[in-house]
Amino acid sequence: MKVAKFGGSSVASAEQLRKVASIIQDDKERKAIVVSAPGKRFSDDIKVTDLLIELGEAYFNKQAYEQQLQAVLERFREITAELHISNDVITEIKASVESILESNQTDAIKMDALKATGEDSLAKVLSAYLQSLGLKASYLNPKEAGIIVTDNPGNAQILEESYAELYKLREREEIFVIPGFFGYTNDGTLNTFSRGGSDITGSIIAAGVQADLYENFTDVDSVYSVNPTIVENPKEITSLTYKEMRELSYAGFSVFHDEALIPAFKADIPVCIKNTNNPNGIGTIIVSKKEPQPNPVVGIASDTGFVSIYVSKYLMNRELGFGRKLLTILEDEDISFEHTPSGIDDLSVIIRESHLPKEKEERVVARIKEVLNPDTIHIDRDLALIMVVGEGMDSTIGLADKATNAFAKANVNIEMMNQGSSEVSMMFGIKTGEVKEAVKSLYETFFTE
Ligand SMILES: Nc1ncnc2c1ncn2[C@@H]1O[C@H](COP(=O)(O)OP(=O)(O)O)[C@@H](O)[C@H]1O
Ligand SMILES: N[C@@H](CC(=O)OP(=O)(O)O)C(=O)O
Repeated sequence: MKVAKFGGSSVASAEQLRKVASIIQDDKERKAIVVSAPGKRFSDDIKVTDLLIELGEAYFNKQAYEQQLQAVLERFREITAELHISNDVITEIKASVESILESNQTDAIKMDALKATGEDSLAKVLSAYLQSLGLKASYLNPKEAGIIVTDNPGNAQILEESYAELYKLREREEIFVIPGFFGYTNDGTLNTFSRGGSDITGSIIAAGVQADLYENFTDVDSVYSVNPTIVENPKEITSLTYKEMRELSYAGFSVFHDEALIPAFKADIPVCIKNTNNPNGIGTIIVSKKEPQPNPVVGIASDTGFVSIYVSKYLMNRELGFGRKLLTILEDEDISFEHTPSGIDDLSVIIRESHLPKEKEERVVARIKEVLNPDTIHIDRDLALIMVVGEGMDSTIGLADKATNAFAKANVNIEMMNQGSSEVSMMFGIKTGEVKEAVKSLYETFFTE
């Protein structure tokens, strides 16, 4: 059995849904179908999920939300009309939105239920369309499928106990269409995964049913060695290991959610990234092992929105518990950290900017000063991370030299460098405004010279 997940761009319009149906019809092994909510049809379009979030925010701020609701309904109205299927879903969305807003749940739970309406409705629409084409297909709610998650609105995690229930889906004869992006807690409350989380649902289902393949259909022919919005026509990657893809998606390859690799990896299910608009292309395959390559670098990823807390103190290396105390302050403040590059007398903690908003900064700095009495402490905002990734990099001589030369060629100052903890990547911190130039120069160095 294959699991096929279709992303927002693949289900954005009736025209795209026709391609989806034809891909499903092309291979009878494609029985477990996971869908996102309708995404962007053109670059300035608004994703249905974003409309639903705007709707929720307007409601919570006691503002009118009619405009956002109508925009969501219009997207579905257009799709059902063009596919010549029933438009019952319009009435269902209206009723569901009203009942979510009037429920006596917390705002966070209401917001998750609103967000999930996009995926849920699209799954119903696609299954109705497949039926109209004469296929045996049905909608399957994640609760009925057995997706049980932790109680973390907007950031749920799958619970291991789900997998035994999901395995039973193998017995189903007909195609089932599951909405991606959300599951249910043990007490039956809907919680969504983080943004882009339909990829996670696909991976969970693939692991649960022990699929032969998890196909992730999107709007590009493959995973490219660098973000195609930064470098034109970059080199395609035909195969990647889970570890490489995990690092690349963590560092900005938004084509596949970084958390989505774990379930497939644990169950050893190969993942294939393919294009809905070119389904016969070979795509990119993600597996556990691959042959060593002469150029071990497979990709260069970049992401912005990081902050660094830099602390220095003479003889820090001798001060027992220094690192622990610093990280305890962050834990107390509910701040998770990404990396901690360090020297003899200094330590930086890299954090996502969203976890250390300006209003928390003063308090955190004051606490660090009080508890650790450092010689210096400063916060650098506007930090971007660049990862150069590839299995075998750790045993190849001269790669760091090549990389630093590429930064120098682009006239970009390296604020921070981290190599060693991960066997498959080198990480660099630079100023956000310099990302594009740096990535272009690294790409030229590693892929065109
Ligand atoms: N290295 C990369 N390779 C391919 N696509 C990438 C890469 N980095 C970023 N992307 C972007 O990811 C997009 C696909 O991801 P996403 O928008 O989440 O798709 P979907 O709508 O299928 O969920 C591509 O259109 C591309 O702009
Ligand atoms: N619709 C959700 C989940 C998702 O995975 O979407 P997409 O496939 O468009 O990345 C979001 O926008 O976050």
